[in-house]
Amino acid sequence: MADFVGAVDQGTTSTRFMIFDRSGAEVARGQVEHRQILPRSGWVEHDPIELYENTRKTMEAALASAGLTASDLATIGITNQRESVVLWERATGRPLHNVIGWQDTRTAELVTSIGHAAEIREITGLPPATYFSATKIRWLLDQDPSLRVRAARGEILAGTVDTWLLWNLTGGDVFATDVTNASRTQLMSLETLTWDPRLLALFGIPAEMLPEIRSSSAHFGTATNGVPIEAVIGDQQAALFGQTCFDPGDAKATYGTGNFILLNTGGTPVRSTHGLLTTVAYRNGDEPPVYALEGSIAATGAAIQWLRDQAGFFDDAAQSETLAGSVEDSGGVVFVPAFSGLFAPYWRPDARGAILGLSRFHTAAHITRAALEAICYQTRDVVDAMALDAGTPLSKLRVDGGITANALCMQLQADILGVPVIRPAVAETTALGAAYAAGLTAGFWASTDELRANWRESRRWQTTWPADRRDQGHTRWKAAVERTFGLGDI
Ligand SMILES: Nc1ncnc2c1ncn2[C@@H]1O[C@H](COP(=O)(O)OP(=O)(O)O)[C@@H](O)[C@H]1O
Ligand SMILES: O=P(O)(O)OC[C@H](O)CO
Repeated sequence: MADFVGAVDQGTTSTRFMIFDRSGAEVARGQVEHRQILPRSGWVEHDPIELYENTRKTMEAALASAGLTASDLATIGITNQRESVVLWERATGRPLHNVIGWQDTRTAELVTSIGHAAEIREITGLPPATYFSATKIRWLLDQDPSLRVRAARGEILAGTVDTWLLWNLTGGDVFATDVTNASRTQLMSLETLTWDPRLLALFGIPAEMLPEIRSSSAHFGTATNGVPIEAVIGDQQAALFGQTCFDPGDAKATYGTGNFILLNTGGTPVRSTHGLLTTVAYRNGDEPPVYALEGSIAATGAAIQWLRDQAGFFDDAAQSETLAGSVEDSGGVVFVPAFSGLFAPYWRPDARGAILGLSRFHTAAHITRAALEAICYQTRDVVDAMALDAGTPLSKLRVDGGITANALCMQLQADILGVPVIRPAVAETTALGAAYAAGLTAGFWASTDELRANWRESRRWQTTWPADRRDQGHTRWKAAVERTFGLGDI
């Protein structure tokens, strides 16, 4: 068997291809950012062709940088930004529209008019929100009445980004998704793990346009370069897998464009009463599915990106650390980056971003520090909700993702949470999780126990703030959050 496993990680801001060895260590990577297409306030799109081309390019770049060829890969897994939707023609493979991204809020009115909140939540574990795929597909179908007719004939296909990449990587051979991605469409029943006819009728989406749902670790087909594709798993679930959170009670937080905190709840879907989502964590082959509670935060790194691209405070996200570190604190400034409304635990589509508490004294450094604090306070909101749902507080938090390179932010996180924050040796746990899931199918790794043995701690941040400072900061944060409600135009 070949010595390496590859993973496509198609994220919100960039696409990576990563190659790992048997110990789970990174051997090579290719990475490229793609365009954020922002045609109107609240709309977020990506070019599907660009995403596929970047997938191929980064795969070739990673293989070349390691002096390897496709035949050195035993298998590959695909992991992806979830919920975002593509429609394309079966006959030509031509996309009909840009990808509508998970952060896109254009369907706010549709969400309200469709209603049936309790039923949707009961079947899917998700509250009605613009975040999920169902209303995005509905919106696309509503643009042209002939599309629904063609979709019902199976001529127009709808998929999340995994399905789009799988279709293209296999030369149009495989039209499938996995349970984790399907669980974020708001069209799949959490219990039966199939498309739910009541929801399809409610959202007006023909079943004929949707892919087959498979386990996350499963045979998905063969890429045109000859490598088997043996896992498809949504990026946040992949990070849980890569962090080897295989036992109920294990949790991780991934820091990227948004933050996503997942808690493994074992074989039973646990219903949240504190604003969290119930979702499928993963399913290995024919084993029963494993479920998770999830706190999804729409904008964390997005605030750093906004300071970089829109406000022009710095040229590179990493410089946020030096700038924020040049002041002792935020000087009372609070930045609530509610660009797409607020997700967990608030679910307020009517919220919009605000920077509060400014005087002439404040500088770019204070605002940047407030942006880092916002990442940490939003995470605390979710961790608090999780403790209430699970009945026990977390004793530590395993972290990963782009922002964990920012040591100041991770120190603030330990201070604001009051528990240690621990980063593993491989911070790219999303790609690693997809590689692990594929490697299990291929028999490259024998069991989840073998994967667990690969996990290594690289750095730990301990709390330095006294509890009253932490709580006062959090109270001020929550007061600022309330001020952002109703600022959106819906
Ligand atoms: N050193 C850093 N400090 C603060 N934010 C960062 C840093 N590096 C990256 N980011 C932010 O993290 C996000 C990218 O992280 P990544 O894990 O690649 O995200 P995604 O998977 O969402 O594309 C961007 O929003 C960027 O602004
Ligand atoms: O691509 P990321 O890392 O920003 O993750 C996006 C999430 O999957 C959205 O639910």
